[in-house]
Parts: sequence; structure tokens; C-alpha cells
Amino acid sequence: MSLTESKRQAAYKAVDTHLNSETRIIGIGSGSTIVFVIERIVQRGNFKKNDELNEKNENSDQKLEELDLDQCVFIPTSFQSRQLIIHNGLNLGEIDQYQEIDITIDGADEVDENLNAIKGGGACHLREKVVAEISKKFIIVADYTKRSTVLGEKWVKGIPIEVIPFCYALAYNSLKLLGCQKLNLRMAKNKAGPVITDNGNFVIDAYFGKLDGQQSLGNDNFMFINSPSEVLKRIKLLTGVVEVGLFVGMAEIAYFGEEDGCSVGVLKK
Ligand SMILES: O=C[C@H](O)[C@H](O)[C@H](O)COP(=O)(O)O
Repeated sequence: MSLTESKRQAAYKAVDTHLNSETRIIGIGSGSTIVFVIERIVQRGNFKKNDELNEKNENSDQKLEELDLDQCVFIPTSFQSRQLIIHNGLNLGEIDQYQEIDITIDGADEVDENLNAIKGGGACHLREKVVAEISKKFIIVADYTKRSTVLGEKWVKGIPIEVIPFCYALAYNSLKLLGCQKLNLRMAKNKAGPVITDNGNFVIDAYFGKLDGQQSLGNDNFMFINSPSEVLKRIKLLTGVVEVGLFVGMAEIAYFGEEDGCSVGVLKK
């Protein structure tokens, strides 16, 4: 079964388990898995009209309720998720309108056994972190390739770090001094020059291994982050750094679509 199906299964499970008729303010993460979160939300909004969904539900243990989408507001974390919300006719809200969000569902590039995550493979981690931070519940959805024991096992491109453009050379040097083994200023495709985030900044992918005292196991393609909170703190203190794609202790639960494309694994705190 394809990775796409496993992403869909994880997304559907999260929406079916955590969204009910009481849910009002919903944070929408970014990336390819989030597309299926929106797909399921729209299906749930048309529940009574959706014969297939009703039929499936009669045979399932999970009691699905129709979502009153007119009463819900969706908070995007990127240009991409904003477009998804608008194109699906959902109510769009802005991050600064709310002090609290009922629930946010988001993808991840890697999730460890403590539910710490690397995010920002799509350069959206600043807004994603703001939304996650004010959410009562932060839920991760991903395919099975994203689950690991220690961060760095699976996502080998480095930790995404958003930096102010004119500070990038300084941040670059500071990251090297911090022990960073390899650094890349993320470059755009089909445009000469660097990726520019939704906030007008650059992204450096920083690749550790020794920062928290660990060796890189003799393989330059790997980094292991045994103390993500320490790594996060040290990078965050560097001048010019806006946000780090390490989400430590934020997620309550993670759903992973399994390899068979039908079942879903769950990691809980
Ligand atoms: O910046 C992008 C986000 O952090 C995404 O949530 C993350 O890259 C996972 O994306 P996908 O669902 O495409 O694997």
C-alpha cells in the first residue's frame, strides 16, 4: 500500500477520534498529510449526505458525529493550509484572533518515542509552533516512515532553523561554533536563491550529532538528538534565529498510518 494511503489513514483516524460537534477552533498544520485532514473534515461536515460514510460508520465501533462546519473556524499555519481552508469553503481565522485553539492537527518529519518531533521540512515550523503552543490539544499525523526511537534516526536532512535573512551568515557561524557538523542554507527549486518562508525569512538545515555529546556513529548521514530540549534551547538563543523545527513535549498523541495502508499505530504520552 502506498505512503499516501498511510497518511490518509492517520489523518482520518485523528479527525474521527478528536473532532466532535463541540469542536469550534481548529488549527490546521501544513504538508502533504494535512490535505487528508481537511478531506476528512469536509466529509464529516457533509455526514448526513454522505451515504458511504454513514454506512461505514454503522459497522464501526467509533461513533461519528456530523461537524457543523459553519460554526467552526480554521486557523492556518502556512500559505498552503490557508489555501486548503479557503478552497474547501471553510471559515478562515487568523492566529492572532484567538488566545486558545481547541485542537490542532499537524504532520511531522519525524516523531520520537516521547512524541518530540522534527518539523519544518516544508519551512512552516514558525507558524506551526505558534498554533501548537496555544492549542489545548496538539495531535500529530504521519506515515509509518516518520516514527523513530530517537530524533535524527529518520530525518537526516538536519534540523530546520528559520533565520532573519540579514543574520544568516552570523547564524551559520554560530551554529558551527555550537558543534554543528553540516549546514545548508535551504535553496529554492525553480527559483535562483534561497527558500523564503511565509514570514520572509531563510531556512538553515543544521545537522548535529555531537551537540548533545553523542557521536554521529561514524556515518555522516545520521544525527541523533538524545536531548532535544537542550538542543532546542541552545539554538534558540543564537542571534538571528527566529524558530527551530524541534517540537519538544508539545504533542499529546501521534497517529501513524501503517505500512498496510489500513491500520493506524498510536503513540501516546
Ligand atoms: O514545514 C512543514 C511541516 O512541518 C510539515 O508538517 C512536515 O514537513 C510534514 O509534512 P508531510 O505531511 O508532507 O510529511
